[in-house]
Amino acid sequence: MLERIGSPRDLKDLTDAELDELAAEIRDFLVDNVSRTGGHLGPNLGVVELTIGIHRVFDSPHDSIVFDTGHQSYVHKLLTGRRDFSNLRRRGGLAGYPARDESVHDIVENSHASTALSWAAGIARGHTLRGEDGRTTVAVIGDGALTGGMAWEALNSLGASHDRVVVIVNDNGRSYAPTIGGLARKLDGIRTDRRYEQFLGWGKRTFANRGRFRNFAYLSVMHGKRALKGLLTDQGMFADLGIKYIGPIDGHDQRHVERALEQARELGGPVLVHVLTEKGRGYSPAEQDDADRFHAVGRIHPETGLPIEASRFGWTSVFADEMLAAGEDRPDVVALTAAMLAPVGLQPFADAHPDRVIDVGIAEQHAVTSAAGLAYAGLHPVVAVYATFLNRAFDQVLMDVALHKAGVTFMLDRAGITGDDGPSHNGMWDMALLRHVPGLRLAAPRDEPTLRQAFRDALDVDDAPTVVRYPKGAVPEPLPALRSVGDIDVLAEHGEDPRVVVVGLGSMAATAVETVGKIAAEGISAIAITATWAHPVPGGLLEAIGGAELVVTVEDGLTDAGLGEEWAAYARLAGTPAQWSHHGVPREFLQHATRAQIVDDLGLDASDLAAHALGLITRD
Ligand SMILES: Cc1ncc(C[n+]2csc(CCOP(=O)(O)OP(=O)(O)O)c2C)c(N)n1
Ligand SMILES: CC(=O)[C@@H](O)[C@H](O)COP(=O)(O)O
Ligand SMILES: [Mg+2]
Repeated sequence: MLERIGSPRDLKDLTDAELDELAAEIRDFLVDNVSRTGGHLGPNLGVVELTIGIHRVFDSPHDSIVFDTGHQSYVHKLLTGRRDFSNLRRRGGLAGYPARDESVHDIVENSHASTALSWAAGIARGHTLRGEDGRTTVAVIGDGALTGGMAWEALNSLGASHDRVVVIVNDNGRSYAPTIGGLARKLDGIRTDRRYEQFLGWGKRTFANRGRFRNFAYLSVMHGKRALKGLLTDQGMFADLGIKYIGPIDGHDQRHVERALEQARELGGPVLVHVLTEKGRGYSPAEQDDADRFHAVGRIHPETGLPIEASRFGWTSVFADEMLAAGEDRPDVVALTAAMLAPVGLQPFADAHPDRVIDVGIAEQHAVTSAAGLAYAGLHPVVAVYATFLNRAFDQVLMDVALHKAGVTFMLDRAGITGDDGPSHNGMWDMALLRHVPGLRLAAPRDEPTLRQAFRDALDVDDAPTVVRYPKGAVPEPLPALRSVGDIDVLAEHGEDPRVVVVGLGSMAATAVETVGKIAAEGISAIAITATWAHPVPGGLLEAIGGAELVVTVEDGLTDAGLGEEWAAYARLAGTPAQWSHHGVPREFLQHATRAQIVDDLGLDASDLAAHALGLITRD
């Protein structure tokens, strides 16, 4: 059946039986393919009927369809003609999120949650202002993403508009773990209050074989059901905002879904359709997974769902262990997460100290400012987020934490090039952004011992924000310092009075050591240095550089606005004569590929860096 679907139009004439067959085939396809490549298996298994329904009721790309976060768009890709998932999230293959260069049906490439309703509000207003009144804008947003503040900014605005927007809340009750907070409770109440559905069922059964009288009675009950729904299921929340509400709908009942979407389309807008789905639906290993229903998996055995590759998250585990220890020693330490308790490594701490972990939902801005409040109240908050997601909370770091000299520790996981998770997931902006925050100290540890120590040091800073950033994946072998000059660690040295100094920050420290080895092999004296606390400029830098001719910096962050630039400016002001050559990530959006491929493309490996340095040094 799937092979018959070359475009969404091919869906329109399928029979009920063919639709059920198609849904089953799509689920088999997802398990078979994503188990081989890794990806967001659980979220996509939960939106099969919903996505089919969207593409049967609406007419993409005439109608604009937007996916919030976009991790649940694999089915959309399948139904819009893309079948080759063999290289999903890998170079040359499909992106893990919508991608405009893949399809005219793809609109939002940003994988940062809670933006879809704002996109939809803008697109719909655009259609209205251009007189394109027949075009509907559809936004699919998960219950987790709906906990993000931007979503409510958009709902507030939509409530005052008359634009043709259909908001579909894909409510599976989970982000990774069950969604938290008052909104989740409200949705849960609607989701689980079966009185309305039972009454509806009674109505249908009672008037099923309708005679004339019964027909009249049935229609009066059904037309009155909106009032009943308001009475029985307390769904006024959205209607009070000026947004019509349809639901709750069984998101796995194809006909029910399509009837609701047709009703929404006819209503014009804005209207919200509340769809109840199950993350991981139809794949028992995911359905039985209490952790996160296979939200984001590596390669797995399709039969069992068991991972094929070892755990991918070494740095995270080191932080998890250190945080657990801190929880014992420091009763003032509390943790905040933005709906990613396990992925950032806070689960062990949460198990030991459940009252000292605050999950704010997908609400990083709220997390940061409430951390400033916690610090004011005498605690030491640890905000654990992926580096890229802190971008949206820059103002809160600046004006709530730093302005008030609040002792808040930020643990930035997935810092630097992450690679396969797409352009908006690379954590490449934090050092360039955060170095402008007055009073902020930033550490880029190079290995397990320096990560542990940096975290402990950070907990002792109670009058300023501290940031500890570390990459995705396995932790490298420990890189002990041969000696230290102030706060600078010398990791390798070849020859006296080095002509070349290579600075490797954080995850690039090992690269610096390898680079100076290659330079020395060409008869040029060289040393490799780093500093765990890399911002502000560490003491001892000028002494470490000495009279070198060339300083090469390499960092897992922006090249032209990163810490290498900051160190160079400091040295130049001090009058050191060295030439500086900076290497990092260019100020552009990196398309999905493996981290290794991107590092190689950017010339951030030791061979390229050594060749670059040797090209700048005059040979005797
Ligand atoms: C700003 C931001 N914070 C965190 C994340 C990480 N993240 C990706 S998906 C997800 C859970 C989304 O839950 P929901 O919106 O309910 O979608 P579902 O996976 O349940 O379909 C999270 C927290 C993100 N993408 N963006
Ligand atoms: C969509 C999203 O933002 C997360 O699911 C993210 O893709 C997880 O990344 P990791 O796999 O690195 O934990
Ligand atoms: Mg969800």
